[in-house]
Amino acid sequence: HNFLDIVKNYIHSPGNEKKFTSNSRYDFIIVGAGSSGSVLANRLSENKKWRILLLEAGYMPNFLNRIPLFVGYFQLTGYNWGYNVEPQKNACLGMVNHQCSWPRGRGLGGTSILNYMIHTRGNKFDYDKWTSLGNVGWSYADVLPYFKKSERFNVPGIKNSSYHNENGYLCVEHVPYHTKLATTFLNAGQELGYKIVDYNGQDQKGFSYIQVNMGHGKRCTGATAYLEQINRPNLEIITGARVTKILIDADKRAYGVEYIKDTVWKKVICSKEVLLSAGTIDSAKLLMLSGIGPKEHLEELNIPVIQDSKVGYSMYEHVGFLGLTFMVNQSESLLQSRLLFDPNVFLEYLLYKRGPISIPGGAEALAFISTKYAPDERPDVELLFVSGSLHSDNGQVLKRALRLSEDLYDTVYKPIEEQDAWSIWPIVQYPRSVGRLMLRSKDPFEPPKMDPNFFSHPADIEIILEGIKHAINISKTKAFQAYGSRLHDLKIPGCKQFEFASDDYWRCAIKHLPSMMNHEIGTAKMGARTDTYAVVDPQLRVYGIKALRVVDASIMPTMPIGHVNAGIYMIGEKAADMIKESWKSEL
Ligand SMILES: Cc1cc2nc3c(=O)[nH]c(=O)nc-3n(C[C@H](O)[C@H](O)[C@H](O)COP(=O)(O)OP(=O)(O)OC[C@H]3O[C@@H](n4cnc5c(N)ncnc54)[C@H](O)[C@@H]3O)c2cc1C
Repeated sequence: HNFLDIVKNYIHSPGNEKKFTSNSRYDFIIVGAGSSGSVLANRLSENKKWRILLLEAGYMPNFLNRIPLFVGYFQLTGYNWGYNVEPQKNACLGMVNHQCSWPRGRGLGGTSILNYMIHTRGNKFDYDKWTSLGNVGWSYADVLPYFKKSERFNVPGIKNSSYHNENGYLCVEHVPYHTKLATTFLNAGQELGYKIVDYNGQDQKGFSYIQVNMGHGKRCTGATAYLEQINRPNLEIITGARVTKILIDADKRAYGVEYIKDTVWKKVICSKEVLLSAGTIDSAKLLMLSGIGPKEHLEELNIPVIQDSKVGYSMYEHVGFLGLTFMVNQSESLLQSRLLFDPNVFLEYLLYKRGPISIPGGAEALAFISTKYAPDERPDVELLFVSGSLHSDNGQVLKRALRLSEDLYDTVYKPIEEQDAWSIWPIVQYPRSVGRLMLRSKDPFEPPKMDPNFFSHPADIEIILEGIKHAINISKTKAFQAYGSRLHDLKIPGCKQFEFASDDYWRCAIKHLPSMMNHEIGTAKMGARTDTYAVVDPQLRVYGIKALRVVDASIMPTMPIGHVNAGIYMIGEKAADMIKESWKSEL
């Protein structure tokens, strides 16, 4: 044992008798200062009479976190919980041990400190569907005011639209710099007959530069937006505080939580509600550790069952394909070595917060399109445009963050290091494969078991395959041919038996190199009382338990189209209003 092991054992040893200290009273306790928890803490502390406690396991990230180009690096630090999915049968075959990583942010701001900042609200039919499933109050007309309330919108040309607002906390802007390749992507879209759209406005379908959570070239997180800008004596934030259990009394009422900070165990009590915002993985885990979950599963682990509930079921993720690389004959893509050795690039960012360093890890533009499989008018594929590829950092960050196997990287990507290329990630928008999250043991320090069952439904692969075909058509436009765009055709090891670019080759390639979008949702699904899989009601109250709500991505009953974070801020804003309404006699 080295010293760290000893410290770890001391903290984590389940045999250690817990000696609890301190015990102040709050009105509300919020667990997790991520995208949703930050909103809740801000909005609830607007009421000066309430005392709010926000507990966060991680710490405040340093200033480097705000530099968009470095987004990938933070996944390799302690600001990531470092989760991996269970070994997959049909996916992640090109990753070490067939396990894709599932990064989650640990720190003030939560996963919004690791994410690519892409701000998309989803399609209006997504929310109308939530209502039709029995979630009264969640139609598009109901949620639009909260999307607007959250944002400080500053995109020239779309600013005065009735879909946007300039006075919220969360910055929404365009990246202040675009490569010529990103502009070419938009031109290619128009050449193919698509419109350039504000995908957060009237029409989602079409092409656009990404709208991002960035203010003047710097990342905005849940914490920088909602916590840093306020200073209220009635809001207490404790970092480095890891919650291990929700305290629930004999009347099935949540009255506090148990947490550990600096090896000291604490219990803290509140008079009104416990609000879980620990994210799709950790909120579900905390519910189960506290006795709320599937009866047999909890009994197997000797956890006393307080409420039998389908926690951990209905877990969905957006998956796409990482391996579509197009080589170009001009020096226009983002190559890490070129950027790192160009002092002008640094100076431009330092002085003006502009230039290539303001691009979030190469993601620049996107398109929402419908393939022949789309069952309704919602787009069923997103094409995410990246002005680089998996080799553009010479294997230093992405390869490790994504757990790419040495064999795959060395065969397909090493030979093109230092060469210019762009890529498109085609992403299936309403995935059919459904996963499940379970506890591995009753030890709160052990990561849960996450099996997303990727591609267990064959439609997901077929839709991505259609997306690949659309992406290849884009590369053949006049706009992209001006750069001599050409598909990189080194075969993925494991797919060598198939003819390159045949449908079967792509099916095999998708299974080897899926892109995780890290949009996992649904483990504490919201639904009507008649929905046996629902964990929370449309007011986000946990069925069967009093004074406990879940307010984060885990309550989403179906996947919104695009990226999920804008929807999570919306959930935080809406939940805060619902909570204020519940306690309005006190306001
Ligand atoms: C690499 C990556 C890229 C992404 N890119 C995008 C993107 O471009 N656009 C987009 O819309 N979405 C993106 N996402 C997803 C999006 O950022 C997340 O879905 C969103 O931030 C989740 O918000 P949340 O409030 O549900 O949870 P989180 O933000 O994860 O917050 C949970 C918080 O709870 C804390 N916590 C957990 N357990 C405990 C405990 N036991 N005790 C105390 N605190 C605890 C965590 O440390 C964390 O701070 C990306 C995600 C990743 C990982």
